[in-house]
Amino acid sequence: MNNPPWLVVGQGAIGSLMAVRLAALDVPVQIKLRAGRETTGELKIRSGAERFRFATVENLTAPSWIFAAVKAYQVAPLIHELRSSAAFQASTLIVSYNGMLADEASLLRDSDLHWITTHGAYREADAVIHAGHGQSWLGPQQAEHRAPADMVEQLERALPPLSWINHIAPRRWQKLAVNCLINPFTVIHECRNGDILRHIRADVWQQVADEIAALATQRGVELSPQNLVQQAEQVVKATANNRSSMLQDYLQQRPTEIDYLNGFIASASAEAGLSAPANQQLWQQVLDVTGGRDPR
Ligand SMILES: NC(=O)C1=CN([C@@H]2O[C@H](COP(=O)(O)OP(=O)(O)OC[C@H]3O[C@@H](n4cnc5c(N)ncnc54)[C@H](OP(=O)(O)O)[C@@H]3O)[C@@H](O)[C@H]2O)C=CC1
Ligand SMILES: CC(C)(CO)C(=O)C(=O)O
Repeated sequence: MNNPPWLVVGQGAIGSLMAVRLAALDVPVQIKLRAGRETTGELKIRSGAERFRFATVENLTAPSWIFAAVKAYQVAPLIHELRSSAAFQASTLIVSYNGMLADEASLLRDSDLHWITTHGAYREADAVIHAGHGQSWLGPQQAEHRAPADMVEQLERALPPLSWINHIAPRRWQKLAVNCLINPFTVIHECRNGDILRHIRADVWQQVADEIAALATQRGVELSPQNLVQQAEQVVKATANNRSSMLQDYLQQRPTEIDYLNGFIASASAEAGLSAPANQQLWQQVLDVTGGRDPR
């Protein structure tokens, strides 16, 4: 039986990177654009010296392998949109976003997959730039589910290395922690990743990590706060010259994902009867700097 086509959501940085890498494998890839946007039914994306043409659609009309790398605040509207299509039931969904959503358990199906990456990409005019080579992990929302073997193999060939993990939650918490420990400081001090080390106090960083680990424990995931701080320090050094995604969003006057990073930790901790003042304060400081810009 033939595999379903890939449907990549949007023409964002990570989605475009995955779209061109999959297309280079000669597998069918369509791009889902937002409904109502003027479109010729075709989208061209340049990657280095190569040019790729994609058929575009506005809705899910046939069972597909859906790859959706979107901002955290775009996940819920996207899922509601996809759910309105009968073809969604027979489709496999991969989502990728920074942070966590309070309503993930009701929003995502147990078989939906999380893709976590340390690759970096950005769009420039009609081109996608693969700015940082990293690695990725893929795993289901609920551990007992498996992904189609061909799908995992194609993703791995498209953008290696890729590791399949049944229990993706600890990996997601680690990524969440690294983003909570780095991103808000880059906005508050308006600086590149490497420069935050000149601004932050070790005890504050430790407290942010302690609060994240305490909430993770309450959710059944054991993390060492010391390791989280060490990981964040390694990432800061490895990406010293980068502008974090949150700083870029702020500079481009786009909504940030702060509500789904330190904001998530503060809110979910409060609900669980835990206190998370360090994350609460970072959340508020970023909202103060950005003017609390609402997600579109
Ligand atoms: N870029 C990077 O290097 C990395 C990004 N990440 C994370 O991955 C996620 C995606 O990042 P990135 O690719 O940079 O984000 P982008 O904003 O570049 O891409 C998201 C794309 O999805 C589109 N989109 C969202 N919802 C829909 C919808 N319902 N229908 C059609 N299109 C839709 C957006 O359209 P529109 O512009 O119209 O909103 C946009 O084109 C974020 O959470 C980010 O923090 C993680 C690691 C690295
Ligand atoms: C790891 C880090 C901080 C790299 O810039 C990142 O993921 C981001 O900017 O969102």
